[in-house]
Amino acid sequence: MNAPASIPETAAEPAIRIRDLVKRYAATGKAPAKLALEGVSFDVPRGEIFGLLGPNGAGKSTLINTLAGLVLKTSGTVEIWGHDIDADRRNAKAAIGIVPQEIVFDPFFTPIEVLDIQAGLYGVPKHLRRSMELLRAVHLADKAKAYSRSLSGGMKRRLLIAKAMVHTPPVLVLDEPTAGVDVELRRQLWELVGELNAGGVTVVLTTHYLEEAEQLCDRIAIINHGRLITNKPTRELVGMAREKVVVLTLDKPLAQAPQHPAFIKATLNERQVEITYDKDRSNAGEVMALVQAMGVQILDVSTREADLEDVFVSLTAGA
Ligand SMILES: Nc1ncnc2c1ncn2[C@@H]1O[C@H](COP(=O)(O)OP(=O)(O)OP(=O)(O)O)[C@@H](O)[C@H]1O
Repeated sequence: MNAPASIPETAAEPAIRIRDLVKRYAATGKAPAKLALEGVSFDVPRGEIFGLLGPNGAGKSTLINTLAGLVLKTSGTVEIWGHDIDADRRNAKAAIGIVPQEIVFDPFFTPIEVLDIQAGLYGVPKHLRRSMELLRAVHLADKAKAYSRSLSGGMKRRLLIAKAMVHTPPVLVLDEPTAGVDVELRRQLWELVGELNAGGVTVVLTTHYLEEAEQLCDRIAIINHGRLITNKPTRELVGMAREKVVVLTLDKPLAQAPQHPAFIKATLNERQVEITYDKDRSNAGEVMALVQAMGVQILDVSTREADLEDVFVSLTAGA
């Protein structure tokens, strides 16, 4: 499946640009008002697979639904493929395909009909429709004329992806594509996402699973309580997740920095020593014992980057 020919191969402009995005849901009945997005800014680079991670209620769906035009933002700006969603809604909408979390089809239509109808809704002229090509791309060509209700859960999810692509958008957004999906099917969906991306489509997906984001995504942003906590290339983020920093205050300065194969960095500053270590290979107890063995007393201990780790813990706990 190829992106439209008009898309330049290397464009500095991001696929999606979000600035100071705020969403406040108004109070309804007994539910109080809720600030779901508190000023989020980031770019999704063109051509990448971008993962948006966050625990339940973090604001992921609010963000995706804002892109989809289903949620009206309170303030901030959003551009999709260079088109502002307020000033240039038509082009912004044409540039994005959204795969929703829930599976919704009329069970009496066949996959080919589902795609033809969707193409009609998007005003794709008949001679430009690619329904069969799309079914082949999602490995459903042999089910073109089966009733949608007879498809397995995995097939239905693949059909949803094809449905989101009928107007050949350069950006595809998947809202938790693998929630509640078994391991084998998850793998199939990952492969399909990889194939679409290799064909030139920029992919944004939300997930609770750190592992999924690690496997698939070039870049990961983490959102929690409506705020962006981090946004980094996957390799960098995974590296950071392995690092832990411990700061020890001692009764007297050390003559030399402590050494251990698991230490990434150790810096001395008068009576303080700051040690960055690989938490898969060491732990705070071992670090402290090693320092004490150098003939000093530890008066105080603190650790850094616990916030990021907390987020990781809460994410991986859900997985
Ligand atoms: N229509 C609404 N009215 C009021 N509050 C809402 C509405 N939709 C979402 N919220 C609240 O906004 C916050 C963010 O919700 P959102 O659905 O965006 O989170 P999420 O990260 O997508 O979570 P999940 O992974 O469970 O889908 C939550 O506290 C939620 O209760």
